Amino acid sequence: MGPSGSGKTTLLNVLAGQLSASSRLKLTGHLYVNGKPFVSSTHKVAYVRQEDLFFSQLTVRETLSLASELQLSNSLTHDERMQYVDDILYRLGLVSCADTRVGDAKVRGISGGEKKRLSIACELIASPSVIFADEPTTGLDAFQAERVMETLQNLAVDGHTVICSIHQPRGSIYAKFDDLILLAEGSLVYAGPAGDQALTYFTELGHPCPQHVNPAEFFADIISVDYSSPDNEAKTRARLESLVEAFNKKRSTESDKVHESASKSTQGSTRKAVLAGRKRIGWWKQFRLLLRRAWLQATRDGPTNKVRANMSISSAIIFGSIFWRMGFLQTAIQDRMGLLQVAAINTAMAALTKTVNIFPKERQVVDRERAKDSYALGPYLFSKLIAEIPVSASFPLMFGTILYPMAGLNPVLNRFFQFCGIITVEAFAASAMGLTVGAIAPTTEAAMALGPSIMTVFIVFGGYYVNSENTPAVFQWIPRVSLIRWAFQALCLNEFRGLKFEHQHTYDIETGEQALERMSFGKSSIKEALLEECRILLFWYCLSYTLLKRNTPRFQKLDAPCPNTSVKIEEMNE
Ligand SMILES: Nc1ncnc2c1ncn2[C@@H]1O[C@H](COP(=O)(O)OP(=O)(O)OP(=O)(O)O)[C@@H](O)[C@H]1O
Repeated sequence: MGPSGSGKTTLLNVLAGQLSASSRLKLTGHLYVNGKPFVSSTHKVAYVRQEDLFFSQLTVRETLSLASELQLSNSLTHDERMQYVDDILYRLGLVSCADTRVGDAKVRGISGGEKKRLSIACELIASPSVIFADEPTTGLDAFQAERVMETLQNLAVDGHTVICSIHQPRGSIYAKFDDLILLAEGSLVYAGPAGDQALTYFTELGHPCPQHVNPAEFFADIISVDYSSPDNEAKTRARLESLVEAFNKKRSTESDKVHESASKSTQGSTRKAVLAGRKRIGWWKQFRLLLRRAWLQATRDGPTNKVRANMSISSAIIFGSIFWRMGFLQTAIQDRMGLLQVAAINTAMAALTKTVNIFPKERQVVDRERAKDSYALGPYLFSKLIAEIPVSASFPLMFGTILYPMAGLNPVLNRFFQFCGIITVEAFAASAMGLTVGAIAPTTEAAMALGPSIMTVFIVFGGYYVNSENTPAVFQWIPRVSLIRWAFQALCLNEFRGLKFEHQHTYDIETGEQALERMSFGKSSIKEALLEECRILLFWYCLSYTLLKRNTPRFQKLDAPCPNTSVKIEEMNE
């Protein structure tokens, strides 16, 4: 327990081995469990983080079932696994919402407290001996907070060791703790039994807790620094320093005794170990499970799909009305090219914004799961690609089906199908680019700023505004990698080949081939342009894979300390 910024999360991260690795960081110390050195293969550790992150379209039961399939040993049968999931649902009081979707900001799902208990349930699947929970009550109302803490207390009674950080709990929650560590500005103020013994300790130091005051509030008051005035700051800081000093003195005299009693308290757990040697399941099974999840997530996301469908239909109607039934006059040549460019831009932008809007959030969940070694990156990306094909293809198809007849594009049926095929491949390429942006950008906001900026460059070199033959040598690589350019080129070839235009002057364009010649597209073919588009798609996918692989969450190693030091974190100057 301690005020905000006192180092609670950092301490939990260190103890749980979850401190993000950095070359500027050096972590030294010894980690003991019941007086014996911590061995990761013997002691299973779970970590419930502050933010609850899930796939929003899955129900509580589906979320837990998937976690159990990915994490439980292969020796369990399907029925045993489901029984185990039911057991956890029951223990965590999630039975009533088992078939409710988790939900998100767009669609209301389970409550905040239920989300927190689901986070705990997901961690409990692996049957950990130690459960760390970082501020599990933050953001919850009093009732929900009480229920979450009750759940954690039951787990402790069940034989799990629960270590949890908390800001300033109400009295009934404080009463649930057996032991207490008080932290202030990264220093220990107290570590020992909670309850009366903690109060007695502070009374002996001249800080008695007034009657009828919540001990947690009392502790928060005496260990906080008051910055309201220089005088108050000096006074409260001096008090804190004297408390830290007093505890250091007590600790140095008692450290041997504590160590001894910790060794004695090593008891057999009442909990049945469900995991008999955890081994990651095979590639195909991971793929199958993740494919199902990706499919459910993509198809059930009604609000997003509705918005995308509305956008596709309305933009097709708007462009179709602007370019209504283009004829075969000379002026219609420019109109056709303009429309094809607009169609290429619109398709790419719709696919890109959808991906960059969703992927950074999804990446956080995936990073956590990968940190637990639940699955490999390959099956995840591949399953995502396959599951999203039908949903993602339907929007460019909607767009094309409405726009094509409205605008009076090339009236050969085969050309219509090719038009839809080209914009669908382009949408996938833009989506793959969105994955790369989402893999680089730390937040959705950053991805939303970065993605369209890169796309703007590809639009400028998209074949319509700058003729590829007039492109300065230094920029000539850009049209070659622009997904807009290849889509536009393929669309133009599909549209203009075989068309005849009305002409009056000798300098007028008579055939579609002549129009293509002016765009410098005359010598190429649709096949070649589509092949280039597929290469770009593959490039963005491979780049996303490489970036995600490189950014695999890594945690700081705990090194042996120099003699006479406890756990210590040093931020090294560059
Ligand atoms: N022992 C320490 N000594 C010095 N600095 C520390 C120590 N522990 C943590 N810090 C630094 O203090 C800052 C706050 O730490 P942390 O986020 O762990 O606090 P917190 O108590 O969890 O805060 P909150 O309640 O707001 O989540 C971080 O920048 C962290 O690097």
